[in-house]
Amino acid sequence: MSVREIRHPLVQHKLSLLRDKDISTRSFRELTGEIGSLLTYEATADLELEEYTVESWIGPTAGQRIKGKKITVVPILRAGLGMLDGVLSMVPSAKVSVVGLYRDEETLQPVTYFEKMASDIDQRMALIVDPMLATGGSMLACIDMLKAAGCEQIRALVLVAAPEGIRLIEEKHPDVELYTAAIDERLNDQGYIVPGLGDAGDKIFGTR
Ligand SMILES: O=P(O)(O)OC[C@H]1O[C@H](OP(=O)(O)OP(=O)(O)O)[C@H](O)[C@@H]1O
Ligand SMILES: O=c1cc[nH]c(=O)[nH]1
Ligand SMILES: [Mg+2]
Repeated sequence: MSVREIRHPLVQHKLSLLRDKDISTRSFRELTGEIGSLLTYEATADLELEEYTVESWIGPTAGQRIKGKKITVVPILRAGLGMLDGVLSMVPSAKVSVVGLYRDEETLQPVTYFEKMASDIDQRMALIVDPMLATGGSMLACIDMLKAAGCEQIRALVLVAAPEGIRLIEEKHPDVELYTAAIDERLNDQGYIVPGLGDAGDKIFGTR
């Protein structure tokens, strides 16, 4: 599996701000969206272009546009919604396929509660967005759902990934490409990433 840790200074600066224990809901939300934009910039760097002619103010001129496969952004509810606007700011025409999953606090197993995919998902590249890849159970369930719906090209964008989660996705879906702002040390006994961000969903929505 291709794993890219984006070491860009803007990403690392914003991620460090996110780790501050005293961060406000507002700042956490804003930074989550901004890093979502920057990860999207990286994850779309190899999209194929085609030439076409633009009727410009001075007459026909050579232009380029993205060719072929289009994108569907796949936020994993809830926390993935925190990245959605930032991702869409880079790919404003993308369709959105929504997957609802939560992690059972006792078993750490993912529980699915919603699924609504773009109707032409078999012709689109999926960009899954979720701030946290911890055990990997939620990401694995989402990838399984996308593949069952016919999606063939999948990239996952996360803010923080744990080695445990990367290993799981690598083992089950080696074709999936992962873009992350950080690969952290490990999971703690409750399945939280260390150092991580704490509970990303609660921080984005201001719940606890
Ligand atoms: O890799 P995993 O061990 O599956 O954990 C990661 C999942 O946990 C968090 O969601 P959570 O279950 O807290 O739901 P929420 O977004 O509604 O808060 C996070 O946003 C991921 O979806
Ligand atoms: O560290 C973690 C793990 C799962 N979900 C979170 O929000 N944070
Ligand atoms: Mg949560």
